[in-house]
Amino acid sequence: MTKEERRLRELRGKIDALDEKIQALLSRRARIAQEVAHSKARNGDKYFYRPEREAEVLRRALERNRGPLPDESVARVFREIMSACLALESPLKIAFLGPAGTFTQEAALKHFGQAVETLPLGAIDEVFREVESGNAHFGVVPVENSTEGVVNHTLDMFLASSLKICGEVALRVHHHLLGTGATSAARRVVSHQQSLAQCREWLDAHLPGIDRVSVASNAEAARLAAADSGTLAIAGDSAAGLYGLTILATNIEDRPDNTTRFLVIGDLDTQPTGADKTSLLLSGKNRPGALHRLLAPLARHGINMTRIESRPSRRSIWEYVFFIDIEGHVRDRKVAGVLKRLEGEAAFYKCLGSYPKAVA
Ligand SMILES: C=C(O[C@@H]1C=C(C(=O)O)C=C[C@H]1O)C(=O)O
Repeated sequence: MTKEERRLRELRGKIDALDEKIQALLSRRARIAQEVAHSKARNGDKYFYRPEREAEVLRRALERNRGPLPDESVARVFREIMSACLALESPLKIAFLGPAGTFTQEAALKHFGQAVETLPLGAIDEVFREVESGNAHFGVVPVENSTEGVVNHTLDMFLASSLKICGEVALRVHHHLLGTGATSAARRVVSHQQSLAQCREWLDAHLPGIDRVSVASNAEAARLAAADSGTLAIAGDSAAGLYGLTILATNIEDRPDNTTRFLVIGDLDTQPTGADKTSLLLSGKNRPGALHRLLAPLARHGINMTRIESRPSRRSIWEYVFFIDIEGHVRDRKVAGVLKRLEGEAAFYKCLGSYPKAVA
């Protein structure tokens, strides 16, 4: 045995010893999580799942992280530990905008971990319906992209739905050009309309003059490309794997920080964590300065508004509702006071939920 071989054996011995300890600790952790679940059951709690506690566990893990593993890897490991612990008692059923292989599925697994039952659905309103009927515990839907803006259909669903927002997921979205052959044989490139828009400049530069066709999802695009060598798809890693496609060009999104934000919807009130957001649906009274009047209490009390979108109210023409995200939780005293004023000023007011800010 050479000196290097001896060294390798020694290092592997150390890893084996550590793995044994990690595994013993994991089992101990899982048993304690089971006790927590039994205590919640005795307490009559509807869910064992606690988004605010999970956010706290992840944030602590990231605060402790001194490398060499990147934050993203540390968060993923802890996410899976919690997911497996929770599934011991009652695996969650998660509905999402499918089919399998979409970025929404990636977001759902990033948030809940792999130890869940997944229910891919064909449309955003089906996700709302399945959660409302209790057929799924929670749902995951896209709400906005950093390059292409808002997903209107998701916002419109909240007008009539009784579901609350229980969490948010931020996912870095990397698009690849996929196909079965070379790009020279391509007649058309297909993808979800948002993805085509997120790669517009790349397509102009590299595939000018080739038809761009929008389809229902990135996964559907991958399926079409797998069936026809003249069709290229723009989709992510999971769709490439699922349909056995070759990656012809990687990370073709125009902006390297391209991120999509997803919402977790369900029938659960979360507790404050100290780093929360609250989403509101409002409309002003029909008079001059209505929006200014509506938002003035936020500014006066130093509450940060992170987003505002306006959408037709769907009740009468030229009447609009505003979707507003603020920092803080409805149970924070300052926020509660300001929301009371805001509610008094609004013609229509609905709190869509307070939830922990996305972690990692
Ligand atoms: C163990 C608990 O229940 C679940 C499992 C968690 C975990 O494994 O850390 C965290 C929150 C809950 O989703 C808890 O509430 O502490």
